[in-house]
Amino acid sequence: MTVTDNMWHLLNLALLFNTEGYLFPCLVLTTVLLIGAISKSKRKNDGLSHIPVLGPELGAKGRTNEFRYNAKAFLQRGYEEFNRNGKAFLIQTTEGPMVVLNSQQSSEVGSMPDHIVDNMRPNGRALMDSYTGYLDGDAVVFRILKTQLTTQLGDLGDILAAQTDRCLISEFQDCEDWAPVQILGRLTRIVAAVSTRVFVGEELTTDEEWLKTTIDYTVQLVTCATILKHIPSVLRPVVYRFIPAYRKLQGYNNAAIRMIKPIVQARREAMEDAEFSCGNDMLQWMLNERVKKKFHDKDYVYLAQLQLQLSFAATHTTSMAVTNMLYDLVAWPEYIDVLRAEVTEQLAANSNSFRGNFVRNLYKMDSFMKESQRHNPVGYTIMGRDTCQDVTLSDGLFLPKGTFVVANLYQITHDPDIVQSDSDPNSFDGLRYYKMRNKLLKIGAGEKEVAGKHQFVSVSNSSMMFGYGKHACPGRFFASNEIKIILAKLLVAFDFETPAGVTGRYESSCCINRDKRTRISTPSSDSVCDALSRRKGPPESFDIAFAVFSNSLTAQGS
Ligand code: HEM
Repeated sequence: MTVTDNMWHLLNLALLFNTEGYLFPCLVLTTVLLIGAISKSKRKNDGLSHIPVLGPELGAKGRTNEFRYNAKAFLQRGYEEFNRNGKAFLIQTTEGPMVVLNSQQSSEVGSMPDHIVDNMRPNGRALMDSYTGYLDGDAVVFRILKTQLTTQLGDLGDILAAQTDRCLISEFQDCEDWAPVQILGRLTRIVAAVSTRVFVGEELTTDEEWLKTTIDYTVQLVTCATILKHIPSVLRPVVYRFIPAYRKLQGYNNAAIRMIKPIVQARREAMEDAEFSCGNDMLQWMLNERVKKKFHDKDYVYLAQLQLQLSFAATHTTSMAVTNMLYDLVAWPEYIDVLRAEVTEQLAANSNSFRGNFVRNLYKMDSFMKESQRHNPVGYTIMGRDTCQDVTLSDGLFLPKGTFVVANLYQITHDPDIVQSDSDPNSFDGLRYYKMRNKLLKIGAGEKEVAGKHQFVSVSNSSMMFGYGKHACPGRFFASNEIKIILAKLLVAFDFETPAGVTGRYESSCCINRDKRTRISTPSSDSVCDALSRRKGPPESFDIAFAVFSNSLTAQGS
């Protein structure tokens, strides 16, 4: 928000207070706010005058608006003018200046240790953590995600598959014959329930209140943070409590604590038994850690908050990714049979089990997923970091302490010089990464060398959809397995196409928060995000038509 915007707010406030007869306090407050706004705006631009500003002819307000309402094109212009020539550029956002880096600079920053660049503050700031209470960055959770969860994914295959079956039966029971459905909401519920199985265990997978809590928590968190950003910073400590989304957040916090408490207590009692064999879910792994460190009292409060943190990171990111993959499948239906054949073949080779190497061997699906994600990332920019000290990059770019930097993700991942594949990166080639992988194998690279390259979960300076470096998404291995199992089940059990009269690919179900400081997107709240799965067909149309393909869903086993 600019100083002029602030003044306009304050003027309105003054008039409002005046009508109530509080002119003097209002004038004092106005003066304080103006001083705060002016000094804040000056301080925030310090030390960056050596970095070129994108769109100097637009004026400060014009530039902020261009970024707010036309971000993709504006970032593309910046890429062509500066990033492609090895330079960074500056964009003014509602929350201050942001330095946009090219691929080389981003990977260098992404590899720096935490005492030099901080990834928590940008997230916390974006989500207004001091008001919303958002808890970011629990090192134990990150470690468990990277170790226990990731190493057990092969064993969890059939458990996830059975949970997916149960969800598909309940979510698509109306799809006996071709039936139009709106897919995002249903996939979000499926992802929430399947993730719940792994995050908390069986108990809450069918609990409607838990599913609503974990799904809507993210929506209200982003709504609350977005509203707060439109309120002058000095007023925020007073008004945040009156924002309806804040009250809902408090309700969800309390509900999560209430629902987790009996489960934690029952597990604690069971753990007293010497015969107790540890369950395979995040809650149990967290409890084991807490016991090791002898934490007991009110553990459930902390564990409930961690569950909300997990669902924030995992639910909508994954459900929007699967939605985009289905949008791509119906837009390029030639891939439906290719992927279905691969699933059928691999299931037959794996005795119809989803365990072990089944998921790993779905190479064509993996490639399709990565291509879909490249075209529909969680944001046009990614990897927000604050510098904690003065930093000079290897190309000489000086970033003073306190600079907010991001990677120009969409442009980097669409630059032919960086992607280096045989087909144009601006086209959709579902087998792009499959072919790149095979090419490596053909020129004699070993399986081991190829394993980490061109896969959905691989991160590199040409592939930063999950971030890069130490803080690259630790849940991506789980997300990859979960998505593959959901897609495999959908392909085997259903057929899908765009409803009659709809042409072209739906607009992305990737919600880009307008000021780009939020890497997380929110479905089902048009007031928060403006780019959410807008359909190209008539308003009453549905986004995907579904039909039962074969009767292969069984809700057996767990
Ligand atoms: C398709 C789904 C997903 C996408 C696109 C996604 C994307 C991202 C991105 C872009 C980041 C920031 C990386 C960086 O700044 O370098 C991130 C961080 C994170 N993600 Fe994911 N994510 C997904 C699924 C998940 C899942 C399923 C989980 C948990 C099981 C998870 C847990 C996390 C956590 C804990 C972080 C913070 C890591 C840190 O600060 O060190 N994500 N994710």
